[in-house]
Amino acid sequence: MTHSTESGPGAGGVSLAELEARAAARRDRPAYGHDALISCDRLVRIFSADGVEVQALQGLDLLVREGELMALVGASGSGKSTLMNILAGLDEPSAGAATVAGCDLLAMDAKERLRYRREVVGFVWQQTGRNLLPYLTAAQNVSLPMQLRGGARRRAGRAQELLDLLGVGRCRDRRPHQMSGGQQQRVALAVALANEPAVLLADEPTGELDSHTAEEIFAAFRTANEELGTTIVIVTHDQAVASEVRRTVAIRDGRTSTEVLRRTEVDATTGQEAVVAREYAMLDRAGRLQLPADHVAALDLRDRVLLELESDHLGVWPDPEQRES
Ligand SMILES: Nc1ncnc2c1ncn2[C@@H]1O[C@H](COP(=O)(O)OP(=O)(O)OP(=O)(O)O)[C@@H](O)[C@H]1O
Repeated sequence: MTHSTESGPGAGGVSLAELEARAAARRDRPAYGHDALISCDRLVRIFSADGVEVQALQGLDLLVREGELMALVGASGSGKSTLMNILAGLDEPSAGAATVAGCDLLAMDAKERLRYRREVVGFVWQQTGRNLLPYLTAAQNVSLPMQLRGGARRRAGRAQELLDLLGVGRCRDRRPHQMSGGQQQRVALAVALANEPAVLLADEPTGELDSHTAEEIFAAFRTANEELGTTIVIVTHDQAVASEVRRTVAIRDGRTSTEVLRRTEVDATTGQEAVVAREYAMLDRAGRLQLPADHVAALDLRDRVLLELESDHLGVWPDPEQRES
């Protein structure tokens, strides 16, 4: 039996020293999502109903940095609400890993889960009726989460501050039925922000509103992000909302498929600012890539495709044999 020496060649002609150096480099590489506030790592959620299994999330990866305001989009049934319910601490994934602000969503007991929902995340749902208690005024609705948390310092003052910040200070003594849908959603946002959550989740917050009101609501989310520094994830079908954020992530078949990043560029000659949007496909750590559906259709890509590695890019071609057959 032979042993490779410290500096001699090991299996495949690689020296032990080299293997050790590679292992050390892998060890020192930061872990996936180490600097993210929200980290979803190969999340899977399987629902079983009447003996039929539905894979709502199929190994979804998502990282969100602290202070981001981002949108999640996707066709109906793609898994957006499933993901939001998991991030909100209302549902648990079947497999994978998910952490939000240092909380491991798969390892929380009932008590920790309750604290998580009260203090770490805030949520705004599409149905205005789900966000506010109908028999409480706006100010009482905002104060309630602070009372439930205990230590109600600054309670009265903070409720008013939040309502003022979001442009609904005048509604403080009104009950939900005495407010418009837009005012109710802004109060709902104040309720969600009451306990200074690290993350705010919103599922179609503008879904039931006309476009002008939707714009006002989105402006209130932006204010919360800019003034309070809250990290915000909004699920939306609203193209206007999706195109106003810096980052829009698309979910397809339970996985993140594409991302649009927008940045402001200044024209060197005219000095005019313009927003430039760029679409990226997401490569998971197993090397899987979802090609955009329109790209696939345009080249009639099916089953087998031909890949060619160039020095700075990868080419994808339809299989010539399939074309001929
Ligand atoms: N509790 C459940 N039991 C069984 N199947 C479910 C359950 N919740 C969701 N699903 C299924 O999981 C898949 C993803 O659903 P999900 O509600 O997350 O999609 P979505 O992208 O939010 O859709 P929409 O935009 O219509 O709300 C769908 O096929 C749905 O039917």
